[in-house]
Amino acid sequence: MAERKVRVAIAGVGNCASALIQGVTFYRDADESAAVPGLMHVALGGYHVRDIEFVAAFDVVAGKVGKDLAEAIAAAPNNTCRFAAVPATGVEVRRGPTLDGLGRYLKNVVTEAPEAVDDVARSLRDAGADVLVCYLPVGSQEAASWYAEQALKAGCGFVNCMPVFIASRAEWRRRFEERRLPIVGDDIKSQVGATIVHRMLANLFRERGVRLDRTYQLNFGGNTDFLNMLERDRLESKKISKTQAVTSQLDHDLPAGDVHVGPSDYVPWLTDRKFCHIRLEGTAFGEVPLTCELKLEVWDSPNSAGVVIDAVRCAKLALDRGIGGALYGPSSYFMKSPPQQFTDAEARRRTEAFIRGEA
Ligand SMILES: O=P(O)(O)OC[C@H]1O[C@@H](O)[C@H](O)[C@@H](O)[C@@H]1O
Repeated sequence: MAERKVRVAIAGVGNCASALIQGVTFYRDADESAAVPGLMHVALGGYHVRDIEFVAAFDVVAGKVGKDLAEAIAAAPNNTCRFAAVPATGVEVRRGPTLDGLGRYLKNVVTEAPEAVDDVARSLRDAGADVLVCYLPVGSQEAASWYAEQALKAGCGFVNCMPVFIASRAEWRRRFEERRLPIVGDDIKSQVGATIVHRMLANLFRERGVRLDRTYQLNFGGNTDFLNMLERDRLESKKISKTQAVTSQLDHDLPAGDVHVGPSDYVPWLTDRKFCHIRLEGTAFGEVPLTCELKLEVWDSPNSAGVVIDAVRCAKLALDRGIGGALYGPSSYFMKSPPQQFTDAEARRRTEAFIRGEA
């Protein structure tokens, strides 16, 4: 049988890309017959983790552009943990256009690469990329849309890990559908991260008859995501995405003033760790009050890579099957702002059905 590979291109070689690329090395020999910590699927639709290959990468930062991808993932300001020694990939990071990709705070900590901007669509085609993963910083509305256009031009699928609404917009979905190219988006939902935990608890309240009256989710961390988000103007779509991910699980409206979900501060010494505080206040039996409060501590980027490793394989399965447009099941399971929201249990059921080829 011919070798089956998932040829992945990366836009934005930050911590999230680092964790994903390290993960493919780390899980290379993972045993398909066992439950492996950190993975939801060792093999997915016939693709093992080791079948993921990185074939192209784009960034704007000096120290990353022009370097082998294996070296670029360790360059500043990346600061996630190192859990695998990635051998040279033979893929040189190319210069993407900056557009609105660098906010005020990021500009203070990076220097833009002097190289000329690459013909990205052409590089994607030449590399034979199956899927382009969009890992741009929050607030890069123009740049994310530009990369989605390049995927369409080059004829590859698109996995949108950041909160710019592409898969969740009918017009974009139609364009990917017409080109018979899959899109999974928008805004990655981590493996056991702030969003899925908050959604699960909101669901639990609803299913058990406790009315959720007020809730918050406060997040802070020390990676460039949190640094970038100090610029409140870049946050609008992120806040919408994170809030809807939670309120979509309720069967009643919460007044805007009673729900607060968002990034809250930047604490440099946390590096790529993210701390999340969630509080839910509800009305229980006898109309007595009920309160739930929790703290979650994660390494942010590995937590999201554990989901992207499945999202790219689902996109590849769709390509194999000639399916274009948004993948509704996988998008709802893997992303905070999919075209259609379900409970996470239902999203998982739909994703597994998709993988089996039933949807
Ligand atoms: O933990 P959550 O709420 O699922 O969010 C996860 C992800 O959200 C994305 O928007 C961030 O850029 C990622 O760094 C992060 O891992």
